Amino acid sequence: MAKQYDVLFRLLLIGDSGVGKTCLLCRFTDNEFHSSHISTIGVDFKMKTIEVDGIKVRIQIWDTAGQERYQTITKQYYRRAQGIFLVYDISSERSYQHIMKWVSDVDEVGDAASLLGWGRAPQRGGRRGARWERPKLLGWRANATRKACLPQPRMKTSGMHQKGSRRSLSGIRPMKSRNGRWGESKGSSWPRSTAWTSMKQVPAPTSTLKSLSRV
Ligand SMILES: Nc1nc2c(ncn2[C@@H]2O[C@H](COP(=O)(O)OP(=O)(O)OP(=O)(O)O)[C@@H](O)[C@H]2O)c(=O)[nH]1
Repeated sequence: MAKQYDVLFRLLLIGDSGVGKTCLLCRFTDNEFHSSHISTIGVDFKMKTIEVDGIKVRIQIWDTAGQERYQTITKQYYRRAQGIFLVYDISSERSYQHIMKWVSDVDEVGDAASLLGWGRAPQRGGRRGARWERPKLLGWRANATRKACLPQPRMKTSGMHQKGSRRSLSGIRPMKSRNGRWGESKGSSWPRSTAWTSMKQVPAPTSTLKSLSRV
């Protein structure tokens, strides 16, 4: 039987309830959007295999519940993830303010995976008139401060329409080209300190936290 994949990545989506984690995942894996909000219970996952330069990369994405009451369960998945997507809604100041809490939760696990900020943009108007709303974050804090405290790189995306979701989750592509190597083969997890770090360019979680607390 043909090998199903060569490399496996475990990624995690975290963020407040209702910021659109499940929708981003459905858009990425099934190209679907669900307008109803059915809160995730505990954790759920979906997989997608993509091919990069002839290498089959299986991406296993764990979607966690944003609700506080599930956090004992969801935190157990942080350590096993090689990358964590921190999702917030750019139209919700509250979800942005909670970034500090999410960063701190990841920091608690010690050998933290890379953090990537992922802002969900609200869609305005109909399908034809859809446009990206200017992030409201700009009104809340000085741009420079905002840049300093959010995990890098950041991407703006939406589960509602396709913009950004594939590009951001397939962002593992640059990791290979910058490192010139892939991780271990099928079934084994990737050491976080190798390729993933070349993509992250993020301040260590602790310093991210410090800069957040200065805001
Ligand atoms: N306008 C707009 N609405 C969205 C977008 N993504 C998700 N939504 C809506 O936001 C609501 C919540 O989306 P979910 O993906 O279920 O949110 P979640 O973060 O997974 O929530 P929990 O499972 O409770 O943690 C749903 O009603 C979605 O239809 C988006 O890009 N634009």
